[in-house]
Amino acid sequence: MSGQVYGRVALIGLGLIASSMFWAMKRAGLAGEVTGYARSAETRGTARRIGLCDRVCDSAQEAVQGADLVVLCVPVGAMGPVMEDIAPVLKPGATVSDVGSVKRHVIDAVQPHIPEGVHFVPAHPLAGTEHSGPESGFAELFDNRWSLLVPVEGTDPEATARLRALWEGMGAHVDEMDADHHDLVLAVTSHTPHLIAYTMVGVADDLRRVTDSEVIKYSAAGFRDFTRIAASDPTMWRDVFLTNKDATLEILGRFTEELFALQRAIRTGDGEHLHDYFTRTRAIRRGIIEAGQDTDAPDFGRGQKK
Ligand SMILES: NC(=O)c1ccc[n+]([C@@H]2O[C@H](COP(=O)([O-])OP(=O)(O)OC[C@H]3O[C@@H](n4cnc5c(N)ncnc54)[C@H](O)[C@@H]3O)[C@@H](O)[C@H]2O)c1
Ligand SMILES: O=C(O)C(=O)C[C@]1(C(=O)O)C=C[C@@H](O)C=C1
Repeated sequence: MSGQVYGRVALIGLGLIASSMFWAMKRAGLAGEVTGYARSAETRGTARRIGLCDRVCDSAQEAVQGADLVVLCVPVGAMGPVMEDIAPVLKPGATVSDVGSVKRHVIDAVQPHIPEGVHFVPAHPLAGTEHSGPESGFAELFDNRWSLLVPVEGTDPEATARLRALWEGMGAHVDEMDADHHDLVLAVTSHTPHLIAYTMVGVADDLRRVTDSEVIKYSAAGFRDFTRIAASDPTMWRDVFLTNKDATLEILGRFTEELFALQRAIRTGDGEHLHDYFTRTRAIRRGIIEAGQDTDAPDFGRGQKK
């Protein structure tokens, strides 16, 4: 419904986010032609079979030739090498963007390879699922979710405005944020929670006697949410923690302090501390719901509508 924003868009890395972008762009007619490239022949084959991208190319350089917008949709650790590979063939005046979950590292790894006359506007859609790969995407993923733009110093405002129009056309609300602030906020709201979920499921797995039977049988609510999060792509999350190290360690430090305080309250029978704490956290959940970020717990993060 939105009308064309870019003539040609190239998606590098054809997983959950790229495939959702493709279907969302098609839904609103936001791009004339979308080309795509993925590293493995198997993924490229799947993409061709399901009609993901108007044209699937056998190299990243071929995919980006003539593109007005190139979006790097690979794991954070692969952004720099991919950018280095495509830099020589980018069209003058083109915009390069990305969807990485960490911003400072991506900027440091990508920006040095951006050629003169090419714009760079990093971005991060705050939407996802535990699924990955070319068949996991869906057009509604970004509906009513935030997409954060993280323009670097000196970025052409027109290039930023055009990318904003694309994300809005794909259904997202758009805000701009500084890279370091982004990484700290996401360490609190996304990265550390994932690490905690991975840990909780790992602990349950260590107690084999339990996981073999009861945990699966009785995992109705809380633990099931943890297992969904802990099923997220290992490569993606390895890269997130390796590249957002300082912020994650800072938040983990605070987390363990609070955990020890709760542990002490349980040991000493300090019910007042526990009750006060849980009352405060309950209010946060209600605030999220009132802000329109409501969620069905088992599917948190999937195409929510206001
Ligand atoms: N999954 C989420 O919830 C989510 C949400 C927002 C942003 N992100 C970010 O989006 C990016 C992509 O995540 P995704 O969930 O779509 O992952 P995904 O695993 O579904 O897809 C990643 C794709 O990149 C390809 N790839 C990996 N290394 C490559 C390389 N060197 N060259 C070319 N292709 C390569 C993989 O084969 C795969 O096709 C990541 O940077 C991630 O941090 C993910
Ligand atoms: O719902 C999920 O599966 C997600 O974890 C999505 C989620 C998140 O933490 O909210 C994960 C990583 C991203 O960079 C953005 C979104």
